[in-house]
Amino acid sequence: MVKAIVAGAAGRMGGRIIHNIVQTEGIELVGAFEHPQSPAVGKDVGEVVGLPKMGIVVEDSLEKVIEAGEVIIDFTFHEASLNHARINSKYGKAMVIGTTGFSKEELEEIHRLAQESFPLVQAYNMSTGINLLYKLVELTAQVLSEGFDIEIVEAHHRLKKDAPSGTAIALANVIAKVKGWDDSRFRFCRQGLIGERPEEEIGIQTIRGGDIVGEHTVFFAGIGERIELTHRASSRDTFARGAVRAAKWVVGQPKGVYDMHDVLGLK
Ligand SMILES: NC(=O)C1=CN([C@@H]2O[C@H](COP(=O)(O)OP(=O)(O)OC[C@H]3O[C@@H](n4cnc5c(N)ncnc54)[C@H](OP(=O)(O)O)[C@@H]3O)[C@@H](O)[C@H]2O)C=CC1
Ligand SMILES: O=C(O)C1=N[C@H](C(=O)O)C[C@H](O)C1
Repeated sequence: MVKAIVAGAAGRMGGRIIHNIVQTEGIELVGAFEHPQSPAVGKDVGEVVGLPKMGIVVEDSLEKVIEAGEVIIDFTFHEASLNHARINSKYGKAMVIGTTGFSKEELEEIHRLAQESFPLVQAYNMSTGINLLYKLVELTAQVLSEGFDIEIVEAHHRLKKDAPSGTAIALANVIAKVKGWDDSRFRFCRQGLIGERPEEEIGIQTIRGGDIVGEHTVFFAGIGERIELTHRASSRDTFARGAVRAAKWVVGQPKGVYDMHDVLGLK
């Protein structure tokens, strides 16, 4: 039985991940925590996430729960996840990080810590559908190698803190790799007298509103035709299922950085 700790237990994803752990064989919740100012601290985690009492209190730091667990599942905030990875580098527990919004430097530090000290699954989107979309986008970029302008549009709920989504950046990275480009080709918004569109750029546009769970479309726009590849998540449970699957998979792996393609056997 894999022993899991959930960071950000009172959050939108934390709650769905705990529900999913309860419903999944071979994994159990042994600890949950929030930041010290959270009103969830000190409460039974079951009550916090809308389940019967579980006899596990939401603690106010990773240090208070880390000894009991084998894997930490972290969907919190960029600075928090980096701090949790730093703490965990002294313990060597497995980690699953779904948080987005990292700077390049933050992500590099997390990956370095994992390579030195613990196995990590880090992915900006843990749904099966998006991980298949990465493959479809890669293939489409290879086939439509000339004469097609590539634009990514993402839409999320009004409470999302970072933009563009981590998934949109990951999609852009897939395309850039096929093209041999770097992220200087990413064009995040357009306004004013911008002139004609250069061929060698990837547009990335953001929509925020209401309760949209998460939608991504990649446009390949040519002359006389266009392809649109779209993924729509209608429930956070799709991400939570992926995170729990990753947690069960990563325990016992050698230290290092893995992604959902490793977990799903898509490599
Ligand atoms: N990889 C994937 O598949 C997915 C990734 N995400 C990403 O996951 C992250 C969380 O999303 P979501 O659940 O919607 O956001 P929420 O804000 O609902 O949840 C984050 C939780 O973490 C808490 N938190 C903040 N700092 C700390 C800390 N230092 N220690 C412990 N807990 C902390 C927050 O508390 P408080 O609210 O009080 O600040 C909150 O309860 C985002 O970066 C999002 O983009 C989301 C969905 C899928
Ligand atoms: O914040 C969210 O909600 C989501 N964030 C992820 C991202 O930034 O890519 C994944 C998902 O689309 C939901």
